[in-house]
Amino acid sequence: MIHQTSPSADVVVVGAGLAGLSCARELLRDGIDVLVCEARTRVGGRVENVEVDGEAVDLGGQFLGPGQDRAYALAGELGVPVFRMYTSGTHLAEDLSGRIRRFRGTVPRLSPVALLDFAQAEARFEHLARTVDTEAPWRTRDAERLDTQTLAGWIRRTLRTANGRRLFALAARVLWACEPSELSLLHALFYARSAGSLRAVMATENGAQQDLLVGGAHQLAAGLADQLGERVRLAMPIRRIVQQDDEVRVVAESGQSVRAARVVVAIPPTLAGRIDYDPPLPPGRDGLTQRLAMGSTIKCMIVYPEPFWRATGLSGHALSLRGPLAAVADSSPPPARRGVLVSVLEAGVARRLGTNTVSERRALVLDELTRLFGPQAGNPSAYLERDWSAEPFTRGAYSALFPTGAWTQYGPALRAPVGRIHWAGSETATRWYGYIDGAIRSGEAAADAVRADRTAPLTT
Ligand SMILES: Cc1cc2nc3c(=O)[nH]c(=O)nc-3n(C[C@H](O)[C@H](O)[C@H](O)COP(=O)(O)OP(=O)(O)OC[C@H]3O[C@@H](n4cnc5c(N)ncnc54)[C@H](O)[C@@H]3O)c2cc1C
Repeated sequence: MIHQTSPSADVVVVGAGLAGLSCARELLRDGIDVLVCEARTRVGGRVENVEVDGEAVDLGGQFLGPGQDRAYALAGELGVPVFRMYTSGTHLAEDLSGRIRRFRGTVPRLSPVALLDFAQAEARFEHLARTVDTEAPWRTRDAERLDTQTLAGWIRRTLRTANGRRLFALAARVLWACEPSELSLLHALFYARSAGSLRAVMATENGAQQDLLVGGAHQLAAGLADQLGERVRLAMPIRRIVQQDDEVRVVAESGQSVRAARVVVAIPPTLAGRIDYDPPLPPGRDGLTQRLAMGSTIKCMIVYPEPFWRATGLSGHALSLRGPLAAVADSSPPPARRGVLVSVLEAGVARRLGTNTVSERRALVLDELTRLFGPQAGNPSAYLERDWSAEPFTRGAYSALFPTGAWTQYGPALRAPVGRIHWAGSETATRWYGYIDGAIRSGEAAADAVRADRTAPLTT
């Protein structure tokens, strides 16, 4: 049922994540009448803060690093200061047998042979990544060959030692929240190249995990939403998009519809694929959204009265081959009154281990932290988690994963407008794909594309 009174806007943006909000803000700055329809009762999508004793804890995206210029610029503009993640002291590495060793730097101490193996594979990966055309990965030299193999197959063929392989696979699990077998090698290379290099995405210092936002990353979304004011409509999931000769109609679950000259769909591809389009989307676009599943992340934030690990010279950072947590880091806000450890549990791993409830997962996480950091780790003042796979308006995290064949068969449909419909979202970014920065860039790029689209005047 369509409501009798259909409001109109020049442009409707679907999704009030950082991509949709950035896009809308750019359009508004140009005097374009814009309306943002957001499914949830909050803005921000994959950035979300909750408060614990008056302090923000990030349950979604939180880190920034060098090269993420649009994210830093937005933080600066909104007056949100950044601080460096605490990395002083030694890190911990747990091997398969549960033996824990200390190390410094990005890569734990393995046998010299395994370390050399890892370093050679990393150099080989970086070399291949430099060949990727980030604007059009399907046009990369050797794209077909790179896109027909999984990252797991490449690891198996490229690394010679069992520990080197395990470490590379661990890095992949941490970076993409999936098994290396789920990922096309071309996608892994593209992802790293879109950030500059694999080193840039893995590293803390000079890498994507270098900085945090004082008061939480959600402030970026809240600040943009403030600027847009009543142009952001919450609790308005869009279910149908109807393109007609002279306008597009965006229909919400409630039946309410909005008329516009253009629509920007700024949601993850798998969710974009759930919208009902009339006329249907071209097969290439539909095929793409059928393939791009999200990673599977349960983000865990463990809050302590103080960062007790620092007193014994530990940085709070740990890697574990034994798992189930692959990596842990210190996310304590300054000044260090409170200690916060951050980790992620792959949703598939949690299920395989039979931990289906928060209290079961809490016990699992605290058990591992106690092995790593000692008995104090078993008594947090708060345990918080967000299972992003269980969020109907995200369906997983951190970002969409391209399986083999998807880039070369369906890649051109990722950003190509379909009539009056444009696409945005971190997954459409050519720099920092899957990151906060990429989301902002994608929103700004979609605003440019809408402005440049001369197929019909913007005024409805
Ligand atoms: C646990 C986790 C950790 C992360 N860590 C980092 C990090 O440290 N650093 C970093 O840079 N990035 C990180 N990321 C990734 C980063 O948060 C995302 O890439 C970015 O926020 C995506 O923004 P977006 O606007 O593209 O999409 P989203 O944030 O997903 O926004 C899409 C919006 O659309 C809404 N929506 C969905 N369907 C509909 C519909 N049908 N109708 C209307 N609205 C709809 C959603 O509710 C949502 O608000 C992390 C993400 C997660 C989840």
